[in-house]
Amino acid sequence: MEQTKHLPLSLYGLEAETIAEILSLTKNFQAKQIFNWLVKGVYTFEAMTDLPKAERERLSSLMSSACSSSIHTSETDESGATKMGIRLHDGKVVECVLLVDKKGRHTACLSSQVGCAQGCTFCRTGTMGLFRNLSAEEIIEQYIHLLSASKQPITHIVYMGMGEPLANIAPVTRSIRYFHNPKTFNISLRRITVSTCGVVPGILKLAEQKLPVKLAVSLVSADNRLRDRIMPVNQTWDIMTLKKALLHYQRLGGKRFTIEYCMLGNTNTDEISAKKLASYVRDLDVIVNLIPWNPAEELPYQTPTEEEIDHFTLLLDRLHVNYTRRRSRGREINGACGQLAVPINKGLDLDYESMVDEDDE
Ligand SMILES: C[S@@+](CC[C@H](N)C(=O)[O-])C[C@H]1O[C@@H](n2cnc3c(N)ncnc32)[C@H](O)[C@@H]1O
Ligand code: SF4
Repeated sequence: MEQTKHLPLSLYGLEAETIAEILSLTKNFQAKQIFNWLVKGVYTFEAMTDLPKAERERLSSLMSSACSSSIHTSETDESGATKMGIRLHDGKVVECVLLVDKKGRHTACLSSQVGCAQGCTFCRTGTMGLFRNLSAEEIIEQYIHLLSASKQPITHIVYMGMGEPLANIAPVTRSIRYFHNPKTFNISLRRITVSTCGVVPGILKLAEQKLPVKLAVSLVSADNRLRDRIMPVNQTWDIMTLKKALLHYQRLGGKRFTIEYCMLGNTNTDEISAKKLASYVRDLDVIVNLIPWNPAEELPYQTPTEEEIDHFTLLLDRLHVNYTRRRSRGREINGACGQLAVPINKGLDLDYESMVDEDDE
């Protein structure tokens, strides 16, 4: 085998010039050819048929694949939602989901960490604890694997998989810049959503980066005492500290964002909760996204009944709250929101859902 420079685990996330240098390519246009294959989802050198055979063989002997991960499991349900378990180079598995809706939007829901340190008590991923952060390459590769299964181009990206994206902000923003790059996927920043449980320094950092992606903030309760109990992040950055950061974010970027409100049966759907929510969002330019809790049998919550949801939305109507009600997709393949936890990592079950708002373009 040829003696080489230090090779990375993945070529994803790299510019053609860097690829040329890493692979000691003598012809610069070959780096461009490799780059073009990579963004088409082709990552074995043998399949890069416009490279000379001898070069393909040389490259295969250097790196078995340009991709550090592989598809471990893949399931598709009747709605066309595909959930994949992606095996990382160290054997850990993360999940990502491709969701297809009636408007033809193909949304990739990506993970940013293996597990999550935030410990929200209603979220299955939160029960896993944090195993590790994902690199930008590992985030991009989830998209590539989903693209390989998709018959259509992917139009939207949401960072709503496993983990807290703003607790792993550098790789997350690197991956966003890659997806947005006109030479790769040219995905508009308005079609990329970063969801956070309320990591305030991350929100402020994102605001500074002038990367006008959509922000989704998982509030779940506008009551400090309840939020302290169900979302430990609130003990560090309470709802008023969070609100100040959101106002700052809004002042700098001027973008409307969403407040995610996971509806927990008999917990945050009463009149007082509605009033607190209404008062919290009054001076924010925001849409509240209502998500009925997706069940995870080991967690001590229940999905609200249809009557409970209707009653809560009626209260919000009366209080003039701007909201949408999200429909869960992907439940049949355990692909709904907050139900992700990978058995291979810790003996748990998986799950997911659609994350694109009904009113999104
Ligand atoms: C899994 S989190 C990942 C992104 C980020 N960590 C966050 O909390 O926003 C994505 C969304 O799922 C919601 N969620 C978590 N567990 C849920 C469940 N069991 N049912 C419905 N939504 C859930 C969260 O409130 C959040 O809005
Ligand atoms: S809701 Fe988000 S922040 Fe909370 S535990 Fe789940 S993944 Fe982590």
